[in-house]
Amino acid sequence: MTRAGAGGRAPSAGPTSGAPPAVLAAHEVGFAYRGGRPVLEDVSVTVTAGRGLALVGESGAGKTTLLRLLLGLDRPTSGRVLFDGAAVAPGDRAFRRAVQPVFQDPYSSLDPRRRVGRIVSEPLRSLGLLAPGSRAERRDEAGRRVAEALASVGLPPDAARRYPHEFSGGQRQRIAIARAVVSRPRVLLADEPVSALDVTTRIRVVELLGRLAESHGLTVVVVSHDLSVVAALCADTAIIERGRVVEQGPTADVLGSPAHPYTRKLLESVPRLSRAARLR
Ligand SMILES: Nc1ncnc2c1ncn2[C@@H]1O[C@H](COP(=O)(O)OP(=O)(O)OP(=O)(O)O)[C@@H](O)[C@H]1O
Repeated sequence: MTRAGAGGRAPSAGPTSGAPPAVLAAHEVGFAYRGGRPVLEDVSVTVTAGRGLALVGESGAGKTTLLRLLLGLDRPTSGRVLFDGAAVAPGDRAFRRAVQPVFQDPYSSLDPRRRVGRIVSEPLRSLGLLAPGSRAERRDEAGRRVAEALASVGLPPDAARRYPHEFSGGQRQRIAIARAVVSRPRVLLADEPVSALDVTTRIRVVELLGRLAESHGLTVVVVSHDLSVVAALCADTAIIERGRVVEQGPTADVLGSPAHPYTRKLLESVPRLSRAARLR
């Protein structure tokens, strides 16, 4: 993790005195898929509570892999992933509840054979979040929680009785977000959450994520090629080049006055640069 040519924009993964708490962090993480070359090397990023973190880089840079490590889906080959300052243990329920994913493609991420109510309530069941009681009581509680989650993403309660194919792409991504927030998580990890959507829908879903972050006290970690999405949702940005973080810091600084040649190259290749960089 370096900031080429200038000092002061390379926060460490560990908390420093007086700094806001790191809810999630990768600390000197390395990773290789089985039998493969290293995909991540010595990566340290910090997700600070209340600030969003964007992971930005070219295709194949390792962004999704890093997100998978932060989500606990894969374990680092070296280094550590820390949640509230402690190493993440496999199967840790508090962690799984607190850190929820939103995937890129709302067409493939929702089981087409299940009703929306079942899809959205799944984390409540798999994480054991329904209060003990009779079957009917648990079903009622799940129904209430699903309706609450659907309302929070702007969908009516009767959406619960319908199937994913009855919804548009933007509505499906709202369903995926409802599933992610039903467990009342602290962090959402979203991999290109709007790239499969048309431009107008994209803006609405980004606004929704921003509103949810504020109203639910959620911290959002986003992988996105779209720098207007990054600027809208994330106070911090980490730039990843071929498995290494080359620059990270406040989004306004990283996008507004990039210090590393790779960041500048990335920004030059993105037509939305001027708009994103103005969003300080
Ligand atoms: N399951 C896998 N098995 C082996 N190699 C993989 C696997 N998934 C990803 N890779 C490789 O790891 C590297 C990083 O991939 P990753 O998907 O993390 O990059 P990315 O920055 O998210 O790319 P994109 O923006 O295209 O999604 C690539 O070289 C990719 O081919």
